[in-house]
Amino acid sequence: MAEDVSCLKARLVEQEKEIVALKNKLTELEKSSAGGLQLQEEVATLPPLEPKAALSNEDILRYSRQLLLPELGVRGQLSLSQTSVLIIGCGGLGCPLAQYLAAAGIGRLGLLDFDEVELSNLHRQVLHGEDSLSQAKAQSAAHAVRRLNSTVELIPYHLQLSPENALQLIQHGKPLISASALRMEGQLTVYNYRGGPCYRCLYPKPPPPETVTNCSDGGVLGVVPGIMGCIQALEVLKIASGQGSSCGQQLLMFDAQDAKFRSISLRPKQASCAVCGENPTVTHLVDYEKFCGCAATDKCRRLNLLSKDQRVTVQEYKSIVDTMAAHLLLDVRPLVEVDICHLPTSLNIPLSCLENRKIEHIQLLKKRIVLVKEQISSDSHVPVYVICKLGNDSQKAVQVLAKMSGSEVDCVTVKDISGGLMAWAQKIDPSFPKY
Ligand SMILES: Nc1ncnc2c1ncn2[C@@H]1O[C@H](COP(=O)(O)OP(=O)(O)OP(=O)(O)O)[C@@H](O)[C@H]1O
Ligand SMILES: [Zn+2]
Repeated sequence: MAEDVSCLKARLVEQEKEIVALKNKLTELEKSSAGGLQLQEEVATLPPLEPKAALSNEDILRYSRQLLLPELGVRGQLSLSQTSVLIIGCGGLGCPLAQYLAAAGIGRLGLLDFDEVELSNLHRQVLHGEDSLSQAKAQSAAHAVRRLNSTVELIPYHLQLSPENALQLIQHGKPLISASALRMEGQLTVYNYRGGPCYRCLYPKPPPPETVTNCSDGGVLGVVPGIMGCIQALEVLKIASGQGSSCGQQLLMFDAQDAKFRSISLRPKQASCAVCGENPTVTHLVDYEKFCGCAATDKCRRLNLLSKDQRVTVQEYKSIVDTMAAHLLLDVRPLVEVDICHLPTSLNIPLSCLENRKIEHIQLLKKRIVLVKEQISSDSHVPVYVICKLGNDSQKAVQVLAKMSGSEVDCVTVKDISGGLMAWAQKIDPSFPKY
């Protein structure tokens, strides 16, 4: 009897060891290939989705709460399983969108993103977690979505959507359920849908590149893209299940501050549209970056507005600080950003105040220049170095100050610090916060 007990105990210990080893192996496998989800580095040719004649018992149970909706029903559910959706960007919008489409039983989901998960993404890109930092976003998203619904076919693409691959990925004539979110506002429209306008009908010309803001410049409350991504999912599901969308010629606007939605009618499809009009002139994809004058992604958007002699590197500025050469450091970021971090000696005047020639700010600038001049007790000009987060706004500020020079403000030498505070944090002071 005693022997039996000790024998069983020994066997149990052995088997427990084996279980631990198997678990470790599984985790490793899941980590290396997201457990069989092959990350695509180029466009894959995919077979059409297999038609599904009926729902399985498991399908019926899984989707029962939505099957009960007369607007969806079995027919709608089968249509969802026949639909393939490409999600461009697994970010703040793409994460909730992918999550709800997979949960609802879309047949195939392409998840496309060229980027990797960063810590500053997690507050809004809710499919990714701390354990997926530095992983390809497409893979991390696919991994999370598969845990939710393993019956959805997932194709993660570690790619940037570009004129070279767009037509391979998306054939002509597909509806585009487009949304955006910035700060406390969101917008949504469905383009190219049931005779409605295409993107080019509404925006024949791109805006000037320097007027375009993104989340890393403007900030965003994570829940705002969350809400817009969910509405995108709603419109996709309505279109895919045959109910149809009413956003085809509508712009839905969400004001998170006032908790209000508004919808305005957009102009219809234009006969003169260069893409879908009567005499289209755009018959193949153009060089989008050239057309817009800026990159197709919002990563590392760098303006180049100044000549070389109007700019210094962070290393050059560091040696100015080290030699204690008299100068004025002007930080042109908005106050919220200065509150996050700033260099100790800087004077803060936001770019918008310089552009609008705000009198109290111009006075302040003048006063500080005089103060530095008094300290060096010389009549020579005080050089002004302008800094911002990434070195884009600071260039605009240099241009504004150059126009004021002499007449309004005594600043003859005004230079931009290339790459701004983020270059300072990266190359000069690693203890300076990045944001
Ligand atoms: N042309 C593109 N091809 C593929 N993915 C893209 C393209 N443009 C943008 N994306 C991806 O779309 C997502 C947009 O999401 P979101 O704006 O929330 O994040 P972000 O650009 O990483 O934000 P931040 O600007 O704060 O770093 C990002 O993951 C980005 O990598
Ligand atoms: Zn058009």
